[in-house]
Amino acid sequence: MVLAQLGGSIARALQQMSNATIIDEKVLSECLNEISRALLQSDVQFKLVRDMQANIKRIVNLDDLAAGHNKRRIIQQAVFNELCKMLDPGKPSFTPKKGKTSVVMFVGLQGSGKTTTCTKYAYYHQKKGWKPALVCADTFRAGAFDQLKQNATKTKIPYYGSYMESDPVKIAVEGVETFKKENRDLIIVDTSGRHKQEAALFEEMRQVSEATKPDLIIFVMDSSIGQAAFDQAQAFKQSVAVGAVIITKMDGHAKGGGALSAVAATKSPVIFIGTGEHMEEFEVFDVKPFVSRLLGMGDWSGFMDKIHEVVPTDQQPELLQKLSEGSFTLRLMYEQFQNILKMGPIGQVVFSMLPGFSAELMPKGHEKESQAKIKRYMTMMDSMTNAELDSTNPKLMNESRIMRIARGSGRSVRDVTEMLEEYKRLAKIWSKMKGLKIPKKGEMSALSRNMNAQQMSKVLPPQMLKQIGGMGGLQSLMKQMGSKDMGGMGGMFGRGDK
Ligand SMILES: Nc1nc2c(ncn2[C@@H]2O[C@H](COP(=O)(O)OP(=O)(O)OP(=O)(O)O)[C@@H](O)[C@H]2O)c(=O)[nH]1
Repeated sequence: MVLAQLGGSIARALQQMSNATIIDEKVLSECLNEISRALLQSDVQFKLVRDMQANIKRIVNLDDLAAGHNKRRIIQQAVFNELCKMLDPGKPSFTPKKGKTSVVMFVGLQGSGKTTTCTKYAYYHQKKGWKPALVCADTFRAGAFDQLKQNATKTKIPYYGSYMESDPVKIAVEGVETFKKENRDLIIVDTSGRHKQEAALFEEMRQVSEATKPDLIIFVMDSSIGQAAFDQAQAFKQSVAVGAVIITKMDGHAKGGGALSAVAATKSPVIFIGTGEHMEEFEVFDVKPFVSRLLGMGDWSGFMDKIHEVVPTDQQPELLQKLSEGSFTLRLMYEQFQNILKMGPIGQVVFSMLPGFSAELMPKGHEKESQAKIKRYMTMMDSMTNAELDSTNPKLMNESRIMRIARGSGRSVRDVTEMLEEYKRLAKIWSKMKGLKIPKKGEMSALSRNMNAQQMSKVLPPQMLKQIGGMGGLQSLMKQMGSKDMGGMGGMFGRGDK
């Protein structure tokens, strides 16, 4: 995703500014202009960029900067807050409740990934024990029903549609009624898309919405939409009560900034992002970790620091060694769960800083449920053999092993499968640390003093290098970290050598 480059450009702009001897209005303006240019190039809407620039100017106090505070950090924090504000409309969307019937209607342009996303959304909930159902009210595109049917069959989700009926409202109503009678708790209505916004599409959407009275309308948007995103999202919002946004194809080469503008246009939060064509390539969206990653402030670039903060000292070398080998085993997951439970509620806050541990496993505001879930997972893992816990082969966990674990722990097969899915998800994220070179104790400061950016770029995992902003970003980062207040390059790797 090109959006990743945005972070690098912003980091460079901030660096140039903090290199200046005196930070005055002019230097600050130049820095903000640079940041604005980067945002515009990523397709964020012009007005949003202008407002953001004005807000930062208002918030950042030049006197504070002149007094020698960490200028980069103050401005970076202001940029971070503004981007979060842009992506967070301030109120959460309607959240369906398991066991209670909710109707969720999907809208969006043709090809945005709407039909695929409907099934991903249904599948995501089904895995969590919901009883979803799909209704195809797209009578415009020939083949839409077949596509939905195929997806639904693959994921074993009940569906409703018709080859004969041409009235989408009639199908939508009949489908919703049928599934209400069957006590389905998540009834998902897929509607027609068109190549462009047109009156007929909006009228049809309005009618389906009026007839089915959805609890939530989700606007699906392709991340490559570009500068047109704001107007498009606004047009949908003006026609129906859009309550949430899902951005698809975040795995592609899209600039992505346009999609960010959509949030501002609909005043509704992004709840999920699509990251591939497969059913599982669907992630809960969380604003703060996303912006941190964007600005290279969190996640991978600070990964080592976080390991040192959250994992007990005696476990750190082993954990890093295993990660560098690319082996995130079930045992490692078990040990991290133990750490979380030992630390109590604070543990969760701290762990939420590690990649993959926050949004899915431990959603904010659900601490009690998360703790219970972790304990449940651990009980199941207690019924595993050493070979299973230490294996890195996902194929090892076949049906008979899963059944044995379910029996041994007194849980259902579905529970064991859910735990294994969680493991696979975390393993996928953490496997990106493979190839990480871990400096030995005492080597760190020497390493940081003697290395130039070229050498350092070889030591860092590619993912981390990308987040920093490539070679350019790394050079400025090294320069900055060489300064006393950052504690040398060792700061980047945490405190392993002290
Ligand atoms: N790479 C990638 N492809 C996706 C993603 N989501 C959907 N697609 C693909 O995008 C294409 C269009 O998706 P559809 O679900 O058919 O689009 P639609 O919006 O329902 O189209 P209409 O029903 O005609 O309105 C398909 O080839 C999908 O596989 C995603 O997150 N990443």
